[in-house]
Amino acid sequence: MTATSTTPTSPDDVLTRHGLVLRTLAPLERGPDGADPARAGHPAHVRHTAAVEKGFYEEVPDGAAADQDLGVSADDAKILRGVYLAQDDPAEREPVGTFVDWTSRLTTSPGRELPVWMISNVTVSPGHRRRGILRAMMTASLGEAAAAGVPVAALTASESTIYGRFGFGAACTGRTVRVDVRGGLVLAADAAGHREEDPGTVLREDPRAMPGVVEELHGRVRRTTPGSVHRPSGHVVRWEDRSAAKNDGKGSGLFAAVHRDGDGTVQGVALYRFDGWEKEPTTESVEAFLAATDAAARQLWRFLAHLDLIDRLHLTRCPDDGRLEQLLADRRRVSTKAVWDDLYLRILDVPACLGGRDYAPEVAGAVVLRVADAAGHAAGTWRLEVARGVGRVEPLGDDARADLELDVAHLSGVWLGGMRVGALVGAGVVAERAPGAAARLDALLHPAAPVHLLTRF
Ligand SMILES: CC(=O)SCCNC(=O)CCNC(=O)[C@H](O)C(C)(C)COP(=O)(O)OP(=O)(O)OC[C@H]1O[C@@H](n2cnc3c(N)ncnc32)[C@H](O)[C@@H]1OP(=O)(O)O
Repeated sequence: MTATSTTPTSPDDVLTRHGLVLRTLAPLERGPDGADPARAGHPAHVRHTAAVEKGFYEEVPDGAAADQDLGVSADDAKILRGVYLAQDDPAEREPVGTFVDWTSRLTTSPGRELPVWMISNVTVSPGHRRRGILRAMMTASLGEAAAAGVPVAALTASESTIYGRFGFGAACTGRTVRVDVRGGLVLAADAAGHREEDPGTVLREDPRAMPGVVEELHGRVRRTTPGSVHRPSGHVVRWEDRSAAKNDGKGSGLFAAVHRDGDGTVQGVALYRFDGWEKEPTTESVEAFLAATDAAARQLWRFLAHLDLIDRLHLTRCPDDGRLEQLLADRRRVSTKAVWDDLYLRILDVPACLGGRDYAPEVAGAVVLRVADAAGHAAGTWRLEVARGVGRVEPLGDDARADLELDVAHLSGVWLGGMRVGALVGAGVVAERAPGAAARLDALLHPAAPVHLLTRF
């Protein structure tokens, strides 16, 4: 049986009242040869994964796909938590609640990062909903994160209305776009007659034949993209088209357009897949688009825009910053099909977060924030002072006059600069006590690069 530890619960704990207990499964490790942990040796983890998949109405992985799933968990050092009926053995029965967290790294400004507590795979089985199981799991997880000194937690949400009550705020949006490429697509730079100084090359390659290449490029792009996190291991499997759940791990028809600059360095990769001849208009779905330089991005677009027989590109994760429209001579070729609240952040340590990002060297000023936090982690009155690109935070007494009063969810949302304080004041959810304070804070928090989450998790 797999070793587990039980999180102590207070007598009036909601779980106890329902005959439930929160358990943390033992961490997974790869074998000495790097092999995936075998599912036969980890029945509790396998049952936990099955409960997660069922919670999202997905197929439960079996065979090599289940082993690969355990390997991905081991690589990320994921902590699997489950709420079980008190009498149940996790090796024998699925949990009624699942929750996974692990520590990663979040880019706060180009070239700067902080540890981040990642949260994913949150499910509660239909017969046990709305009795506080999510709240119990979240409270335990965030308490551990704070105790471990991790200053911020992150998640991507299935629904917008769930996580604000736990202090999470939407920090950026993402969007799905369609690009009409019929007859080819002209870039604005080409229409204006600008020539690329170093066009490099773009070649179609097999993602399975380039291990580590996309991961390395993602690492470079991620470090310059505020709001992005260190690659979750599941993405590496997909980027290299190695998913054991598809076609027995032999590849699923993913193509890579790889841009190399004049020195032969990979500066851009687009991963794309054909949607099939039965689909009209004929479409390529671009599953990942990574460019370390503007020139690489332009070259990849030139490549994608001239794929023979293709009328449409579908991008599932496109930055919501308007740059794609600027790139094209005809901006109406882009149509946005959906915009969603993407990365959710939850500040646990206000001084570490506000001091852990860069500020534009030309802005300076101070703002006093009164932060409400039902869980207590970020509550208080804080003075943020920004000078010469550095932010310093000082705690003040409760009687100090605040310029802005806001919940930690709203501070978490605007922290990296992907959302505007002014909009929250306009919405009536943040109180501006000193005229102009929201505009001042917005100016201080303005990001050096658009806030974007490259990889959902
Ligand atoms: C990070 C991620 O993994 S996102 C994925 C989330 N999971 C899913 O969407 C899968 C399907 N849904 C579920 O499994 C469950 O309904 C969950 C996990 C969303 C909620 O679990 P529950 O145990 O029912 O939540 P719990 O009873 O602890 O509710 C806590 C609070 O959240 C609220 N809440 C719970 N679910 C929702 C919801 N879907 N929408 C809005 N509010 C919600 C409750 O009303 C409660 O509010 P309150 O404490 O302020 O009164």
